[in-house]
Amino acid sequence: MGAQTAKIAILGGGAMGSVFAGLFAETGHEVTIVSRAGAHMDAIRANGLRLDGASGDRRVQVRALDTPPSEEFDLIILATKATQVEAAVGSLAPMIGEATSILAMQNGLGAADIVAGHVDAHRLAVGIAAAFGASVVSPGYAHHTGMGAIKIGAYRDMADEKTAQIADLWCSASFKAEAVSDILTMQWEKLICNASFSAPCAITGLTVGEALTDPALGSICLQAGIETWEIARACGVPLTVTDPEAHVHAFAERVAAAKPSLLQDVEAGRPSEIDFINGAVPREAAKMGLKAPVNQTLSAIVKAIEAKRGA
Ligand SMILES: NC(=O)C1=CN([C@@H]2O[C@H](COP(=O)(O)OP(=O)(O)OC[C@H]3O[C@@H](n4cnc5c(N)ncnc54)[C@H](OP(=O)(O)O)[C@@H]3O)[C@@H](O)[C@H]2O)C=CC1
Ligand SMILES: CC(C)(CO)C(=O)C(=O)O
Repeated sequence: MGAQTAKIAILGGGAMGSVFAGLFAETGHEVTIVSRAGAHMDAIRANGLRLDGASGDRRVQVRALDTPPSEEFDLIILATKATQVEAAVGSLAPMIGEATSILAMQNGLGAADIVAGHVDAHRLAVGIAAAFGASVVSPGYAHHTGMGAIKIGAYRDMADEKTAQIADLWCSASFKAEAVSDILTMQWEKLICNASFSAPCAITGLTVGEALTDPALGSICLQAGIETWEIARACGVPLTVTDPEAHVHAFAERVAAAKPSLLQDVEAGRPSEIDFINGAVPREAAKMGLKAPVNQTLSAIVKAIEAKRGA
């Protein structure tokens, strides 16, 4: 994979996929978005992709396809929701060659395990994007409020040299990317933040900042994060976070105005990632014979809201 001009496919051209496509294309990489047919893809084909926000404002020409092409890529970035990964990876085979790497960029826990059921572990990496606050504003136009760190690590068997090459590729496109040796730690440390806000905001309609400063709800947000931290420790995850409350506060300060994507999904009547975020905590706890009542309760409420709305 040459960092100069890599051939990159982005599977899932929504909020994050558009941010990735915009910056990689602006740098001169050969970018193809493969997504479901819709107005956003039509607009990109007609007028290019406009991306603005924390990284600047530009319009780039990007190849946009509704179905996977039969050609090999250096890197395939999976940018669908975790709930959509199973269907999306089923279509990957024609795009995978001997040297292809696949990077799963979903929040929460469990999406990469689904991908691993379909592709060789030596080509699979996991990526974590922090504090992007990305959204598709209108067809052909995506925005992101922040641009935090991107951590990239082997799912299991990918060589360190390969994860370093992938991180270099992201850095070439102005992302603050870094290859890490323990991606599981990073996943849990991001999950502590997402679990604190995803369900509480989805239930109430509040932004991250509003939820944390609400006198009663703020304490529930923190309890969800602290419980996630406790379960990670019980599972033997070598966390670097020693003060989960401070960790959650620091995250909330950076994305105070953001509506978590789980709230956006609930509002739009789309299936949410609740099973991969708050729902993942009691699931992991059960493996250790433990319970996670705060996250279990929050998850059950979100699922009941979704069921009522027919998501
Ligand atoms: N948005 C953000 O700020 C952040 C998001 N994340 C995480 O990144 C991941 C992606 O989130 P986000 O970009 O917001 O999600 P979006 O819903 O905006 O984008 C997902 C895209 O994938 C498309 N898609 C669905 N199924 C398929 C398929 N089978 N093949 C190809 N494309 C498909 C969707 O199409 P359709 O619209 O038709 O469903 C949609 O365009 C999530 O795990 C999220 O939690 C992480 C950090 C920040
Ligand atoms: C802001 C938020 C909560 C959006 O889902 C997020 O996960 C991120 O950008 O890191």
